[in-house]
Amino acid sequence: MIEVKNIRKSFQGREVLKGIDTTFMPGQTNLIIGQSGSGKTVMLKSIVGIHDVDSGSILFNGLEVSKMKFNERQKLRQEIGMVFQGGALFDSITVADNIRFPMDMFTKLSRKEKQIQVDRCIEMVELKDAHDLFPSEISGGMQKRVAIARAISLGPKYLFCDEPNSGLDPMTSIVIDKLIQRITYDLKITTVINTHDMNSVMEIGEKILFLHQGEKCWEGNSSEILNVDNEELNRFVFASDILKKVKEVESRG
Ligand SMILES: Nc1ncnc2c1ncn2[C@@H]1O[C@H](COP(=O)(O)OP(=O)(O)OP(=O)(O)O)[C@@H](O)[C@H]1O
Repeated sequence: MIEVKNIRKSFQGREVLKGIDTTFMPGQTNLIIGQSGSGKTVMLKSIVGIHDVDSGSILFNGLEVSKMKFNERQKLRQEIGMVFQGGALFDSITVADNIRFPMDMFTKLSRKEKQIQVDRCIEMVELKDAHDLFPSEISGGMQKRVAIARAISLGPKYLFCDEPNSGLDPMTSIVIDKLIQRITYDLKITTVINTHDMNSVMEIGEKILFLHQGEKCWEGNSSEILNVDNEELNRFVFASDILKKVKEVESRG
């Protein structure tokens, strides 16, 4: 579980996170949504410790990050898996080497043990016959699978994904969303995903936090989101005509 309590963050005197409170539970897909510039990435980076917040607190399984000792922070860092926007794979090494990389960096596992874990991760993301290929030799969807496999290679308790569907077609996006959801269930991890993709919201939005101009404007889930009396949320959700039609059909019964 991750608890976020009243976090604030400014850059050059401009506040971009304005006192956000929320809780992300394990074993479910938690989404942070909002328009471009609403503060999603800053929030994600603040939670994982890439940005220091100005005030407020962040707790991982009840332990406040700012009060952790050096070794506790190091341990937490290894419990966090990240899927970056665009994948951020190393182009000059193979798929298997990309997935092994965090183990080479952070563990003393033997070559054989690493190999077993690489195979396990490749199986979890259903990437067959790609071990020895280079990122440039596989599709965008497969590259995302590699990025996910690498993010779970250390057996994380927490998984953060920043726009995991960027650059993918709608069908592949849904496959990747479902894959992240299945991994979340199977590994019982706390997963937080930044997105502005309404398909993802409707498919896997078990907990949704809607940010607007750095503030928490609404939170709920995908079965509630089409019927909320909130002007900013509605503007975001119904930017796509298709969801307006879904709502019309629903309200006709
Ligand atoms: N390092 C930084 N220095 C200064 N301002 C920043 C920095 N990082 C983010 N910001 C500002 O904070 C605000 C929120 O940015 P953020 O990247 O969190 O938005 P976002 O909701 O993730 O947008 P997008 O969907 O386009 O990725 C923006 O106005 C951005 O310019």
